[in-house]
Amino acid sequence: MTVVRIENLTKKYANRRGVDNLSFEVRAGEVLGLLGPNGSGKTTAMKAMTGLIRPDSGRIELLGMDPAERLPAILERTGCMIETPGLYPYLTAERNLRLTGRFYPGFDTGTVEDLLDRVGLLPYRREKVRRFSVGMKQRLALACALLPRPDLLVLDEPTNGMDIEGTAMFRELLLQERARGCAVVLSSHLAHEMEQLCTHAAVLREGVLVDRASVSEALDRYGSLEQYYLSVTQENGRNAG
Ligand SMILES: Nc1ncnc2c1ncn2[C@@H]1O[C@H](COP(=O)(O)OP(=O)(O)OP(=O)(O)O)[C@@H](O)[C@H]1O
Repeated sequence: MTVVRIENLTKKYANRRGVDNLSFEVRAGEVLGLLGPNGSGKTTAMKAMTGLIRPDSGRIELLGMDPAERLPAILERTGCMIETPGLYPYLTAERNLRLTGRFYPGFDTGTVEDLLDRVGLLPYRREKVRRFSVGMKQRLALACALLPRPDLLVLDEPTNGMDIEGTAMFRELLLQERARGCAVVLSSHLAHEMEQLCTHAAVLREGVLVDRASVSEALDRYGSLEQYYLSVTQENGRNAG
């Protein structure tokens, strides 16, 4: 089942940067890794997908629905981590999760403790989030994203600021979500991490999708995702220059 269908998506800011004519699909159980240098349009693509910014043109279909018409129904089944986590600093970790849960119909408060445990925050559940480190906030934001038992996850550099245990925990959780059939769009600058997590990769450069491949194809041909990415971007840079 196709969960994400993006066709000719264009979003240009006033400075003419953004994304240009982007098309990709993600099916249930697939993890698409968006790779690209700083400013290549990964966050813009994710924001446009999830209704945080309005695209200029193109077609977006998520979970078989059009976000322009049915965004709330889509967000009920979607977990997002995009830029700064939207947490309440003066509330505890537990309270943050319970409040987030209210957005989801059928939310079971019994899952809060389990999620805090899965992201390694159970010992800190009664602490206020303003006292959390960057990595602890990322862990809590991940728990919020997993709360609806999502069919779609959109994760922009989710392991930023996470320690080694946190990164390993994230990998385990993401692989479990993938095995459960969740579709994932993920960005990270860590090629090794992407290699372990993604089924597919798409390379962006200056807002344009310059190449995409299944990770197994990329590994067969280039030996590593890092080498695939470097080869594709260098070749594209030569062609553009
Ligand atoms: N609100 C905005 N107003 C104007 N330009 C913007 C805005 N947000 C992003 N841009 C520009 O759009 C381009 C794409 O930015 P985007 O944040 O999508 O890149 P990215 O690939 O996510 O980068 P990074 O790897 O650094 O997170 C950049 O050139 C950026 O300067």
